[in-house]
Amino acid sequence: MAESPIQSGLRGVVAGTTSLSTVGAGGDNLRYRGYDVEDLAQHAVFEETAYLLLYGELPTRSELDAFEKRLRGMRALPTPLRDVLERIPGDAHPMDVLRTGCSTLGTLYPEQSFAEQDAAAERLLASLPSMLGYWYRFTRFNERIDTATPDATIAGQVLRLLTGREPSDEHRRFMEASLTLYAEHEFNASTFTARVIAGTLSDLYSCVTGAIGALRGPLHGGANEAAMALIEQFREPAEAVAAVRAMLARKEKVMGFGHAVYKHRDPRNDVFKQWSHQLAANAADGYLYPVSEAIEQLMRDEKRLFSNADFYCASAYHFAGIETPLFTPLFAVARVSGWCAHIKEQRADNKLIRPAADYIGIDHRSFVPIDKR
Ligand SMILES: CC(=O)SCCNC(=O)CCNC(=O)[C@H](O)C(C)(C)COP(=O)(O)OP(=O)(O)OC[C@H]1O[C@@H](n2cnc3c(N)ncnc32)[C@H](O)[C@@H]1OP(=O)(O)O
Ligand SMILES: O=C([O-])CC(=O)C(=O)O
Repeated sequence: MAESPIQSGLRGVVAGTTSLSTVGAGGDNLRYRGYDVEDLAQHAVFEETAYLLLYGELPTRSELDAFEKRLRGMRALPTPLRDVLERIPGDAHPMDVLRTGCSTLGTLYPEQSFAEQDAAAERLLASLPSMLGYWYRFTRFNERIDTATPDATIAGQVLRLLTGREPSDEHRRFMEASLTLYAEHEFNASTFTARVIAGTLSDLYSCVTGAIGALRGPLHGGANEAAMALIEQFREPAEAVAAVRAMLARKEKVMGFGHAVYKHRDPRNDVFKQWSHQLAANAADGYLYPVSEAIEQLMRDEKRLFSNADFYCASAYHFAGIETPLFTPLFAVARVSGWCAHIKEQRADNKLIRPAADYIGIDHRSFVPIDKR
């Protein structure tokens, strides 16, 4: 039989150009507009990365101050959006809350023309943490909180909203790093979704609403929550090894391992792993760190698979006091910067994205009237 020319899942197919990031060039690195992600995660606040992605260059001090001020000015949510959030059931998944909140925001501040795209992108960047925090505190604690917190950056704001505490410097630095690491990743599934929607010349809120839906799945952003659900079942490394070995024997996937592009290592994971190790030291269930290491080692030995960004991010978020269902929403809080930058890039040189399919169904049939079937 002739070999099919189709690349399953479009793996390795070059579907367009981008100036935003390089994933896996040279084997295993990640750069945003030429900057190594490790440098950004160590030295910059998330807003610097978001600015770099949206506007092309790292901001000067005054540009960053003005950008942060604009974002802080949009932290308070409009009343109709708060009303919608209050009506979402408390057992909804927070990704569904963000999806609904994003869509609702698009009805309140519709993007009337592409000239408004930067304003819409900044509104979304500022609003996602507030929506998540408002709904979370309303449904869990019956509180109607003021989302316009005094924190200088989104990292501090979102930590305060999700933990209900003044964030420590260590947790704040970790959150800056995690948002930076999650900000952008070329043509991943959610970004590609955003670009497909952008390609129809739809509005920015529709693009981001679709992207949130794509990120939610456990083969993409949802893997960080799935990884935590696995890790937290064990107290001892040996227990974890036995259970994961049994999963592999049943041919189950272990979330947080493998990658569609990286072949040897996900550079973000090294940074997340260091943070997980550091934060475990002060956590009541710090034993989950050696449990994670044991799973990582087993996956390397048995499957030659490495942990991706979602694996050690899971335990690091957990040690920072974040509840598991908030992990993928935090990914969205970060990735909205990359999505919006890609939407702008797609619009700047747009062509409707419409690939072809190889039809494999029945060739031709004669119509049979309903009473003769
Ligand atoms: C930030 C992010 O979104 S990173 C990705 C997060 N997603 C996950 O962690 C989900 C788990 N991982 C996976 O499903 C995959 O590794 C993907 C989707 C990320 C990458 O896909 P690909 O590299 O194309 O691998 P694909 O899914 O085709 O699997 C290839 C083989 O490796 C196996 N494999 C891949 N990942 C895993 C895994 N995590 N656990 C067990 N086996 C795996 C597959 O079962 C398959 O085996 P087979 O050839 O015997 O059938
Ligand atoms: O690139 C991918 O396929 C998935 C990923 O790691 C990301 O979106 O961060």
